[in-house]
Amino acid sequence: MNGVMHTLDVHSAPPSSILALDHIRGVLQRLEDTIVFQLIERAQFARNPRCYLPGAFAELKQRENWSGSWIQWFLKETETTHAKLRRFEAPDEYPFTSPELLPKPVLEPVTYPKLLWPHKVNVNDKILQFYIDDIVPTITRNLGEDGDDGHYGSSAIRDCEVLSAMSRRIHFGMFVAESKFRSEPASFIPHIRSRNRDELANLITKPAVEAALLVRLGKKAEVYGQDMNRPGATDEEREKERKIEVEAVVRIYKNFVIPLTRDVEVDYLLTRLDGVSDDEVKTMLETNRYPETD
Ligand SMILES: C=C(O[C@@H]1C=C(C(=O)O)C=C[C@H]1O)C(=O)O
Repeated sequence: MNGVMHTLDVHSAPPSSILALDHIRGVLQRLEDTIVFQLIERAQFARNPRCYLPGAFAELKQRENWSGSWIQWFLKETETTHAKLRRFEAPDEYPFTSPELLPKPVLEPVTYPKLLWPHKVNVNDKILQFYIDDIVPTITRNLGEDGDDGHYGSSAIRDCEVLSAMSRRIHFGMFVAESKFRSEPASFIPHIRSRNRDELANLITKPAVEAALLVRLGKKAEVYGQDMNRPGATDEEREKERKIEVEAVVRIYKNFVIPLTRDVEVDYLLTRLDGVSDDEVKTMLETNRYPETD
């Protein structure tokens, strides 16, 4: 069964098919499933506010010389291992940890096709802050300011899963932007040159796609979030055992995931002509075609 991959099939498909907008949107749709399921997994634990406060665990300072928060330490530890496996060489993977704290891969570099233009876009700081300030309080039960369930490892593992999936989804906006740029470069070039964020945002925004996404996402949250393990339960009983609120999931996408994805698209487009020769730009302007290389 060849369901839509939720990773980039960069090793066996040419850039032109990888960057086909339908293919990219298919990956985004599959990431909806991952994100909803990972949010449900995190929601089974208490808020555990200490995990997000820098310095809240004295042991981290004493034994790890780490003065940041538990979650940032756990992200560093996790991403350290993943960096050794070349995870962050992939064009669709961006670390939360500062690159200077991450080791080099232990394996030889992977040769990826030239899909994205060189860029420095990374919005994980915004993702982490919103996750701590808004998402965790929304999806977890509050056991009071100091109340927690003590499951610091289990909840941190789920935090990492949600954050990684959300980061992949939002940074995938760069593949969307590259695809849109290649399909009509002449539309984008004047606004990239004039640094016009609003006009670039107007070009990349597709309200119908967003509206359909939110309806689809609500249905997924409705089904995935209900308690299916109560045969014979009434709808009312199932609702009492709901694992995650549908409107919470929809709101997270509507108010954060989609807007930040759009911002990432614009951030990426603003650097898209860096290093492109005047002749190449002139040709793209005249032909409105991107010089496909594969
Ligand atoms: C991702 C795209 O670009 C924009 C962002 C979207 C999103 O974050 O879901 C959806 C449509 C567009 O407004 C796209 O066109 O598919």
